Amino acid sequence: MDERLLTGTMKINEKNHLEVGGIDTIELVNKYGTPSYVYDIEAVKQKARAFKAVFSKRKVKAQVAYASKAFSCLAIYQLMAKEGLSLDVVSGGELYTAIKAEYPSEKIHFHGNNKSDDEMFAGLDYQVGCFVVDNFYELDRLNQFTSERKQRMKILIRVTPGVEAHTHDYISTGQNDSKFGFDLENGQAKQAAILASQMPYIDVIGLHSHIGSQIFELEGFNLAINKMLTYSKKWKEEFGFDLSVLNVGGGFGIQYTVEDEPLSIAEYIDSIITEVENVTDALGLNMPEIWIEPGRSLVGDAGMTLYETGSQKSIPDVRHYLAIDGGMSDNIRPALYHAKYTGVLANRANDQASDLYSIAGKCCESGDMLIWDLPLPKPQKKDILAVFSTGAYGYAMASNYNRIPRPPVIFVENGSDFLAIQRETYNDLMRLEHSLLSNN
Ligand SMILES: Cc1ncc(COP(=O)(O)O)c(C=O)c1O
Ligand SMILES: N[C@H](CCC[C@H](N)C(=O)O)C(=O)O
Repeated sequence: MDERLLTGTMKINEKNHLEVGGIDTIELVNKYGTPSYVYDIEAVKQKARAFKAVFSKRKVKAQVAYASKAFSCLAIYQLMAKEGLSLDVVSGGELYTAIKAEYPSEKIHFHGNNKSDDEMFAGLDYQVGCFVVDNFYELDRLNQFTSERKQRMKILIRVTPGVEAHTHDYISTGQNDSKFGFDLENGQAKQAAILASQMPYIDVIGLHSHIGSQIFELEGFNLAINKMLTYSKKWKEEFGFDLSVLNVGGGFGIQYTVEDEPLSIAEYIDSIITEVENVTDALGLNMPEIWIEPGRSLVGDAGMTLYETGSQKSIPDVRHYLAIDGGMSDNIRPALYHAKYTGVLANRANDQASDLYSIAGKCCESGDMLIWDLPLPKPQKKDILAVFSTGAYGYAMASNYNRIPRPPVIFVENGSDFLAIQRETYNDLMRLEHSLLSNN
């Protein structure tokens, strides 16, 4: 197999099996079954530390917040808390999970473009570190609720900086025509900043932008930084706006296939720091704290999915289909974004490929194809296919389409495995249902 796909602690062992976290993936399959998500915890920790290390080396005050929409559960929150990261939550559910995980409340940043009253109350009750305010409706209610409670709350104003990241349309958020945030160019962001500065219990600490996801270029971040700092300078002169925090969001790209060539964590962050330093210098502004929100780049390539292979269909002169025991229910990304993945037979990792196989999911949907034209050795009965880089937006976006229970999530590290989330059962699927038959 292509060695470039062996990231983190992955290796091929003497049995020709794929190993991760010091454990043979075939042993994991024997213990937990398939499909299963497996996370290389050492790799996650190294990434968390790599982000923090750049800021400390450059002596820049910072917060690295895990964008937990990428993969949210108690254990990953507890791991991130232990690594000293902050946490970005976007819903009552993510906040509730964070509370149950005993995440330090002041490190939680509460996002969301349509927070309900109850969600806002939960954020206020738990005294989260800040609200990232997205729109006037939220700002107005936050003013009302904080005033009624006489409770102070810090906010960042989320702006759309008018920057289009070179990524899939559905994962591009910083352009002007976006459902997120206040527009900088048409004056709405300024209006929000003025209004918020007059609210008695609201402390505006800075600006936030997130330009998109799976970004490989630095240009978009630089443009967003420039815009936000330039407007901050104008607002400072016009109405005394004080920018202590500049949050540039997440979006740092990762390797899904060998065609992806992301920058290193250090390259992304070094460039962001340099741009903020240069522009603040040029504008005569104080250096703000820099906050970032990586999701995918913390957990994406640290995760893989193990499937068992099943039926095959060969159409002469067209293609071979090889089906696995999961699909779009555990990984919607190929169907939703045409996302590309790659994989290897974990039980015969270094066997020579003999042909191309297109990996079909088991859902009742023609679009349920995980990988097109994957070079593989001739599949045998019940081979194990490992699909790489499924750690972000895999479990998080999983569904029960076709009543397929969600797979378990297993953390592996230093030869030990830990069941972070157990496999759903058919009964779990019916837990919230009521039967029409009285004796049922
Ligand atoms: C506001 C915000 N911050 C951070 C992220 C994380 O993005 P990524 O996982 O690409 O780092 C997202 C997108 O998911 C987002 O919308
Ligand atoms: N919230 C992110 C996109 C998440 C994309 C994610 N769902 C994926 O699977 O790539 C954004 O607005 O940039």
